[in-house]
Amino acid sequence: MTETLSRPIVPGAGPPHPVETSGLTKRYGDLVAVDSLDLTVRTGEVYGFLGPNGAGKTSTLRMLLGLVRPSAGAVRLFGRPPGAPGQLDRVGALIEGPACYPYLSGWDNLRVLARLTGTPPIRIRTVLEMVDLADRAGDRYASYSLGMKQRLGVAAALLKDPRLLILDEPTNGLDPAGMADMRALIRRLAAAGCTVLLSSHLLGEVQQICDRVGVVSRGRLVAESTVAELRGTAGVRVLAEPLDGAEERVRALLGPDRVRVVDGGLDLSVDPDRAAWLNTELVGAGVAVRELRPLERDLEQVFFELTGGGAGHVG
Ligand SMILES: Nc1ncnc2c1ncn2[C@@H]1O[C@H](COP(=O)(O)OP(=O)(O)OP(=O)(O)O)[C@@H](O)[C@H]1O
Repeated sequence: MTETLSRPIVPGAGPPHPVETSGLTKRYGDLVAVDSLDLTVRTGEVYGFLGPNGAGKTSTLRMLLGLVRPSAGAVRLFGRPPGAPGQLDRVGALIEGPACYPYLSGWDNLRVLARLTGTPPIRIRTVLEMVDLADRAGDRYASYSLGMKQRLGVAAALLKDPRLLILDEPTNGLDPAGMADMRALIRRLAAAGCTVLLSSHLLGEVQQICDRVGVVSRGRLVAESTVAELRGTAGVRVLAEPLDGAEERVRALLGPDRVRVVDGGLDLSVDPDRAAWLNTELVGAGVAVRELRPLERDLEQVFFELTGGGAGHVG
């Protein structure tokens, strides 16, 4: 979970992280869009930056890339500020959709970009294959589906063979098939060793592909952990026979408020560490225990609690 105080970015303390921010803040007039953000993205992970619309995600990513100046705080990418020499080669990004020429083919769009960035043209085929667009590379950009346009945007971001890829809402507006393609692409890139930071307001999205998530609400980081940690454990699920005998025993042990009958089993509000004790007690009461396992919290509920029920789709 987050620390309450901003910690300084200490140079030389181990290999630098792909992304590290300290006290990162952005104000637009009176509005604090990003509020003292301490964020760390580690090498090789897919990090999901999750929050409702307007939470400050795009503003944060733009500061990471040096596209807007922070009002306060610091950003380090691989230990160096965003504009430092060589940074453009290490970091690829897709922010707010790709900017392409509609009348040119996907291939030619990348050729223009490769020329501008001094990338050897041979790299174009590689990145088109990576995003699964090689077959349609000769077609006009205007004829592409939204998913294909997004994937071409990722291809453009990959031209320089970056070690860090920053994607702003990469699945926004895509249909389920387009989303699945994008998820598969991100997984492939991560497997190939690229660190990925992506923003999303879709909870279902990040939990499927991200190693860790940072949850942002009204500009503040309200949680940073793995999806499993975020979900945590909320109790114990028991399947036993006879169920009424089990229910009677656990009500006597825990109190009636901590026992609920759900779908032919019992959901108990009790620390999962007490499972062995519960098992012994139930068996001692002549109950056959078929299953006893930790009960996970509903992730949507966690997200709503963390973001104060903030607006935004959680898919
Ligand atoms: N250039 C700007 N001038 C004034 N206010 C801005 C500017 N850019 C963003 N904001 C405001 O800052 C807040 C955070 O916006 P931001 O776009 O960073 O959030 P977000 O989490 O990316 O949301 P979304 O998913 O809707 O883009 C919002 O209230 C937005 O209206």
